[in-house]
Amino acid sequence: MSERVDVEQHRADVAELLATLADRPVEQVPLDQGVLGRVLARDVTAPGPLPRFRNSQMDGFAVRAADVATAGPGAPVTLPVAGDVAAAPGEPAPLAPGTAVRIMTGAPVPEGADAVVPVEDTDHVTFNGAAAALATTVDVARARMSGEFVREPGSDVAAGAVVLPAGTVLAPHHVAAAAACGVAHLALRAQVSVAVVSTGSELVGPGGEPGPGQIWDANGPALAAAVQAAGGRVGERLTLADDPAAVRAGLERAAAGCDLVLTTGGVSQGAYEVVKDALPEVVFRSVAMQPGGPQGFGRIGGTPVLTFPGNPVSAQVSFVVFLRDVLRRSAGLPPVERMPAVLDGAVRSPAGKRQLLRGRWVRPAAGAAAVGAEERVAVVGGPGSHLVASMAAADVLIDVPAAATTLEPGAEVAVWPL
Ligand SMILES: Nc1nc2c(c(=O)[nH]1)N[C@H]1C(S)=C(S)[C@@H](COP(=O)(O)OP(=O)(O)OC[C@H]3O[C@@H](n4cnc5c(N)ncnc54)[C@H](O)[C@@H]3O)O[C@H]1N2
Ligand code: MOO
Repeated sequence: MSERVDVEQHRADVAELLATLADRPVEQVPLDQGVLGRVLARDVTAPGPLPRFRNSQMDGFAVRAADVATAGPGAPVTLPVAGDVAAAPGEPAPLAPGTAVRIMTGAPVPEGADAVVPVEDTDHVTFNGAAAALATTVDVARARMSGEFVREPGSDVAAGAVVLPAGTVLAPHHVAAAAACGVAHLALRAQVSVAVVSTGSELVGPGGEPGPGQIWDANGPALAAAVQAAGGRVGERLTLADDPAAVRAGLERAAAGCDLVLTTGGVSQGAYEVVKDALPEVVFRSVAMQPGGPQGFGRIGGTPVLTFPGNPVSAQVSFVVFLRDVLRRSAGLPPVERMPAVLDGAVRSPAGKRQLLRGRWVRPAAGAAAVGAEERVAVVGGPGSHLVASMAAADVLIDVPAAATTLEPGAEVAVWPL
């Protein structure tokens, strides 16, 4: 039997194989085309000031503050209403001294006006239902300082200033700022395009009807989701039957069109290990971990390929351990740090293999003193690599060292957040 390779060694080998994926070209992506979660490659600067022009913060009357300086409850100042400005295209006429202009929120403040009196502080009380009827006068019952309820140009961001710095992981509020500044495209790191290939004659795609001996493909959808969650893009999704020639052809095609090929299944000790058979140029090895022992890495043509085992838990654990951080780094995202935790129960483990058990955080009961409390984890489900539904209940992978055969409750372990 060939010797097992240490997990960290295989991690390093995979990272080296995929080192060329770290430097991503920059692409211009329209704001509304899937930018969320992606990382800005360059600063976004404001092409002009924001707000673009002086505008009203309230529905009310634009005035000269000096004209209403004496206004107060029981002592209103009456002004003639000289016009009406809506938040609509156009430029209002300047405000003559001693007059007011009806104005809506967001409408340009006329030159000469330096304050807006909210409608509630006048005898009009509200403009609701008064679209067509423009009153001839307004009684202002409250004085306003110069500048009150007037939004100055550039008071949010000045022309040329940085709105979003390079490295920003885009969320909806970042999109809002870019859009408000009139930025239509963002310079983003191009995503790594991954071909996700499931192998196995037993597999039926989502929505299909499995016949006797068949199962639904869990790995294809799961790894496609994992690639996206790590900032990559699914360039191709294939499900290939156990026919080495067809698998070879499918993988060559996938390799020609993608930055990375990821396969599942067909890599252990069976009679129909189609990935092994189809890829003589790939190194297949047994990594000292469970799940995720059988692994392969290499290139098809110039394109890197990783071959994960078929068991669905093994495939997902392989992704977390070997590929997630590599893809995140390519996307400009920080790695997901492993963290310390304390075991809530005892764990038994076979010697010589690092176990990555599925675990769940044990939160302190409501009301219990949480200050200084350790983060405790409990094992979820069994160690079997087929227990995909149990894995769905997990928050973390509990990393049990290869040398450990028993860990007692309270033992410190490292966990990989899922
Ligand atoms: N004699 C030995 N048998 C096995 C060994 C071994 O060392 N000696 N290793 C075991 C381990 S560990 C694993 S992991 C699996 C890996 O097998 P393969 O990568 O060759 O995968 P398959 O045989 O194709 O499938 C294994 C298992 O997973 C199911 N599967 C496959 N693909 C999918 C998919 N896309 N969605 C859902 N389920 C899938 C498949 O039906 C099998 O049940 O080998 C062990 N055997
Ligand atoms: O090591 Mo296999 O990947 O458990 O089930």
